[in-house]
Amino acid sequence: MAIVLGPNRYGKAETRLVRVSRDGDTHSLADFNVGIALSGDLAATHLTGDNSGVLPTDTMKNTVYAFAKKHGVGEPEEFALLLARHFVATNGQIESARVSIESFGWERLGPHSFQRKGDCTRLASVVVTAEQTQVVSGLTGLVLLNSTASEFHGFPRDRYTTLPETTDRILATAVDAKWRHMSPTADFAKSFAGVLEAVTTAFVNTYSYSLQQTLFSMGSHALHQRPEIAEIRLELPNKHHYLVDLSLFDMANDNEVFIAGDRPYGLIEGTVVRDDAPPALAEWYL
Ligand SMILES: O=c1[nH]c(=O)c2[nH]c(=O)[nH]c2[nH]1
Repeated sequence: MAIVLGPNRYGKAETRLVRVSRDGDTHSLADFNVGIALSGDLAATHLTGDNSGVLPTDTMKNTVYAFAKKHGVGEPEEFALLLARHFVATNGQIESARVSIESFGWERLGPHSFQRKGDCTRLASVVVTAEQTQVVSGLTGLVLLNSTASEFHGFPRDRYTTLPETTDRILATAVDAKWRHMSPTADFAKSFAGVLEAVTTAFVNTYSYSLQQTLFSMGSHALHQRPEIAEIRLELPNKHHYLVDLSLFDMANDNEVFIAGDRPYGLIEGTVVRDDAPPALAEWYL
């Protein structure tokens, strides 16, 4: 009996690319999840560990970022073709390259502000006791991004601090918000639409020095706009976008090519409250 190597392939899965393109002050965004799988004569590495024909998957990832800078990013099909043709043309042992791209849609909110396509989820939660009624409304999954107008610096440094100070970064978050109403009677449809609008507008219009500052701005704008709201709690993950170091390939990266980070992420949480708000029931704090 002989044991032989069956079909195989290898590559880099889930390279998260965000490419910002600028036309003056107006930015546009491509947000891709790129999967690469190469196949061909790869017997040697499987049978003996001879890697002479194994283009590192790390190189595949770097190629995605370098090509995004060099060629720009248009339709996902075109970018996929560019990459797949490159891997086949430059690696003699590779017979087939599969490049698959998920492209996430963003709607424009302003010259450099965007909202991930798709509705957020509306939440409602009420508590009734013999004496009191508390109505809490909320939303989850509202993904917002500013491709500039965000800085982060002036923070303390200790021996473990490596984060560079920045005066221009991407600020992105997935808003989780809950707010309690002053009274159990309100036009809840209008109120929800109003809070959603206020939170979004404040994110877009705040020139941000920290996500904490943006949080307070979103909460206070909601309370200013909506007198029926007593208090709002916001949970804002800081969806980090890391600038790719393209200097290794003799390319500048002027805030154009980013790795969309997944985990870990900063989590900024806070409540903003009116000073004349009625006391909350215990459930609000759970
Ligand atoms: O807006 C920010 N707030 C932070 O607290 C923080 N911490 C960090 O590493 N980056 C950021 N960004």
